[in-house]
Amino acid sequence: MIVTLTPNPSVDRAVTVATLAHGEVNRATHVRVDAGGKGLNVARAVTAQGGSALAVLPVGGPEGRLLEELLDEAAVPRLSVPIAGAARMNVSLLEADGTTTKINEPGPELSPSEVAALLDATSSAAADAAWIVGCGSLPPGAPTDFYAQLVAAAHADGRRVAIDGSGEPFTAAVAASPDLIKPNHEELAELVDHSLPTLGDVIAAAQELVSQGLGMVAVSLGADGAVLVTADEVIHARATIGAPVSTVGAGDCMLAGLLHGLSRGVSTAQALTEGVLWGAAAVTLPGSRVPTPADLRGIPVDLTHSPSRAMALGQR
Ligand SMILES: Nc1ncnc2c1ncn2[C@@H]1O[C@H](COP(=O)(O)OP(=O)(O)OP(=O)(O)O)[C@@H](O)[C@H]1O
Ligand SMILES: O=P(O)(O)OC[C@@]1(O)O[C@H](CO)[C@@H](O)[C@@H]1O
Repeated sequence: MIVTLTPNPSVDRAVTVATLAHGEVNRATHVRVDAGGKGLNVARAVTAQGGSALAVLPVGGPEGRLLEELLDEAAVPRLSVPIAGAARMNVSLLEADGTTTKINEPGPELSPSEVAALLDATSSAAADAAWIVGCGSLPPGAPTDFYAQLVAAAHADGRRVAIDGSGEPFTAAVAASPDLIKPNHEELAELVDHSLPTLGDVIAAAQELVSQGLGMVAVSLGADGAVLVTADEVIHARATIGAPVSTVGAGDCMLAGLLHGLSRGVSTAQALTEGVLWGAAAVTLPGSRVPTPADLRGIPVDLTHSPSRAMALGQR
């Protein structure tokens, strides 16, 4: 089982317009609402593929009740931690040419006791977990070392833990040596504090982090796929799809596929293939929709243990 902790979940409202006209009244052609926030997306993706996941989340206000309803509809098992504030609602504006504009709210203020209750709930939910994964931004009130605390607690219980975050909380979590991190290109550059124009630069940065005590670094690279670096392996995989529909949550689906594979004990190469496939399939779907097995069919994935380090990123 994969236990996900989403300290700042959101109701994701995806609104499609032909072309966004700034400062004007735009008429939507389609609207979609999903339970969102990175950890909830991981749990939804694992569930949609027939895997076992449990989502731990803070729940408060009308948006919190809607989140629970959406998770129930998606048949995602959950452990809700009641909070006084109301969950946030994040809006994605999707244009016909595939451009996505997101507006993310900061989220509700958590009290120290609500923060402690979230971490406790995760520990108690994780008794049978193959992986615990903490994902996404922290809401106001959560301390910067929130994910570092999650890593320490998971390791004290003998559990493997993955983190996907950004900014200072991610840097603090990385210093606590999780078993896996899943930065995207930009987040990795932020972690090592320099730009990474080529695949070789990304691999070197990931290797630097592994040498500091991280188990695995999986870097998602958008249309350039993903690279997985461990102490012994460097693997690059990428999938080819037609025109992107919505990139929202693709990184979460990539992480979900990777962890789903690793939790079943397949090779790292097979797990990365699964991650890249789930991520690419997510891009072909509207809003934050997660792929089902049928959505994965017919998407080719190329994998290599000898990636072309000179490859310039962001050119596809
Ligand atoms: N245009 C694309 N073509 C093929 N695969 C794609 C494309 N865009 C994304 N992917 C797949 O989705 C994965 C995640 O994409 P990306 O690196 O953009 O994640 P992210 O920035 O973490 O996204 P988010 O934060 O929105 O979840 C990639 O590793 C790749 O497998
Ligand atoms: O504000 P955060 O926590 O960084 O990101 C939240 C979010 O943008 O991430 C998911 C996509 O990865 C969405 O479901 C959600 O709206």
